[in-house]
Amino acid sequence: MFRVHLIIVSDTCSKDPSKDRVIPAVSEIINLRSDEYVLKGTSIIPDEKTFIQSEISSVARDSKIDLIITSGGTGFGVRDVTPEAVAPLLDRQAPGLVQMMIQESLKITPMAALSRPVAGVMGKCIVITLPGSPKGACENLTSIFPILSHALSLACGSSATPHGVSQKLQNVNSSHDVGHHKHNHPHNGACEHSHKGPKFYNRSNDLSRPVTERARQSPYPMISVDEALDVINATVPTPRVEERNIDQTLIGYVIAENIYSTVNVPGYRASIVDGYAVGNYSFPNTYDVSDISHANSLASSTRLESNTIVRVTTGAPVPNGTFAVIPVESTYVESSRVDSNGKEEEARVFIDVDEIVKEGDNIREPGSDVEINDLILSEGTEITAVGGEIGLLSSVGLRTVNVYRKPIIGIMSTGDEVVDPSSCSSLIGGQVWDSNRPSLITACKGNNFEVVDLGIVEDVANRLESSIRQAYSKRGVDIIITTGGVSMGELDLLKPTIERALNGIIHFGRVAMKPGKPTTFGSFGNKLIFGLPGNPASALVTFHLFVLPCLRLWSGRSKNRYKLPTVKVKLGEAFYLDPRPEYQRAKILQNDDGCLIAYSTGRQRSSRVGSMYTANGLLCLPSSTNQSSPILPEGNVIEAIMIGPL
Ligand SMILES: Nc1nc2c(c(=O)[nH]1)N[C@H]1C(S)=C(S)[C@@H](COP(=O)(O)OP(=O)(O)OC[C@H]3O[C@@H](n4cnc5c(N)ncnc54)[C@H](O)[C@@H]3O)O[C@H]1N2
Ligand code: MOO
Ligand SMILES: [Mg+2]
Repeated sequence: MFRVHLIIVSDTCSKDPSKDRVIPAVSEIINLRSDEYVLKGTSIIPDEKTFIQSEISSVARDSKIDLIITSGGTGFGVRDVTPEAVAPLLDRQAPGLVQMMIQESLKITPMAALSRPVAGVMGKCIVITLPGSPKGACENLTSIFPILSHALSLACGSSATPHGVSQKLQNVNSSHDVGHHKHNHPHNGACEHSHKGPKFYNRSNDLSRPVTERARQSPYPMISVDEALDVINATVPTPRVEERNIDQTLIGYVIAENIYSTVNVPGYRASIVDGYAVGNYSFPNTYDVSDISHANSLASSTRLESNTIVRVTTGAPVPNGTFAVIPVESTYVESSRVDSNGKEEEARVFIDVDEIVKEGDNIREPGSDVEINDLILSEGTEITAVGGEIGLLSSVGLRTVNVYRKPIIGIMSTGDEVVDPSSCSSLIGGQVWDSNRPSLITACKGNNFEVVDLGIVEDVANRLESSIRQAYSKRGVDIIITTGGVSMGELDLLKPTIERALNGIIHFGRVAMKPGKPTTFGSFGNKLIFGLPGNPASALVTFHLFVLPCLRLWSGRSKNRYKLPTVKVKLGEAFYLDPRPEYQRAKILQNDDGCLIAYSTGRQRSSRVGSMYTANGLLCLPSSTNQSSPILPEGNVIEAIMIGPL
């Protein structure tokens, strides 16, 4: 539960509190969200910088408040000093929150442009400044509710989970610490402030300390797969828009604008069949063939002379005055002639039709496929390899289109034991061939993403740090996917490197799933990082479960279309359940009745990348906890995530 304190900044109300109308209004909208927020206290103070600063400081110090809201003093009046009082107190500004508030208010009134809110993080609290009018205060606050709880959970240092929601986590957590930093764990490195850069709350091991002092329990709360996806969803930056050529390189991009046609398709009355353009004549009957119109005809359409017909090909413009087109199959040549080029041509043709010919039969009217000003593709449309979107865009003569930019992915294997076959011909000791980098590069490219190969990085802290830095700064990477080094070993360096050396945020560091438990997700402002487990099957499963949805979201797919599709499948064999929810690699086939049926790919150990070989789905097996039997029998129907084609 997030604890809120509301401070009314108003000379008038501080003299006569009965004049205040903001406290009841804001209380009401907070009470509507009583599952997440509780209003712990209110105060009313005059528009004085020192009063504002001391009130905020004392609230933050004394009452374990998560969110301090001020109302009033954000305008252009000479006594309006709230922003000037609050800004110096903030450790980190949150211009995004300010922008959200102003943006929403501007939709309601242009007066919003005269509000000067500030927002940011102070210690473990978030402070926001609302306008003094009850209506404005409520509108501003409402506008940021969609992301406020996530912002609070990050600010209070509990990663993805707020104080209250951490109760939710406790359900899936093992016995150790959740959400909050525990001050009674002197050796686990949790709760320390970083001494450089902003005040993030590091929880990973301090690598300068001896191995005897490292944490013996993971300090990261174990969150569920759905919670992890929610955190990713809330963290992915808004994609940028760029203009790109319309061609096959557009596959996988998402259209960033509504696209309207500037032309009619067809642009002229066109024949749908190879045949004869006829007037409103009587049939069956014989007519003179007066002209020919081909589909590539450059000539503007001629007029149909009375009682004559014109031979037309499919797609050709029909002459003005055409009533309908009769297919060639319903006609006979009655007589021929030799034309000016010496070629034998039709002179008279018998139209052998008994049934009524209707006006417009076999004619496409101008704009009947696409009409000028038609919305042809709406924002959010994905360009697929089916070809339909590219075809439609090309059919209206467009050359370029605005799309959401796709993130550029850097892929790095970590580990002293990991060897690239191009640099070595045989293995010694505990060495292993690098399989994660090739498999992940393949999976990224196969999903139409651009990849930078960041090679193999040894388990040396400053090497890992500098490789990550360089990938973002010199190699233009937006998101790094590493494998290895995220679990409990003394050479598992990724988490401390993100948090301590690079001052990044780890949004989650453990997920209740098999395989993939130590999956780690972090960010450095607008740059993201996934630390996938080193075990090769774990790396590929978590790639499909978390990284791919993240990449799809960052490429502009909507919040309800970024996850991989799921299907219901019938189990072709019995499956043993694990205490962790398991993502079994499976081969999903369509049987003779069209039903989907799933078989395991065999031994599921997370080191065995062969468990991903032939897999096109991940079976979502529930945890064995709370099940009547640890076996899910053949024939049961469960959900599967499709990771490849049927
Ligand atoms: N005490 C605990 N130990 C482990 C836990 C735990 O909770 N407590 N979790 C286990 C789980 S689950 C997994 S998954 C692994 C994750 O390990 P790391 O991500 O730290 O990876 P490494 O230790 O670096 O390597 C694990 C394994 O994978 C091989 N590997 C690494 N990179 C590659 C590569 N590029 N290609 C092929 N194989 C690779 C590596 O040689 C190791 O065999 O931790 C468990 N331990
Ligand atoms: O959770 Mo780890 O990925 O099995 O083996
Ligand atoms: Mg390890």
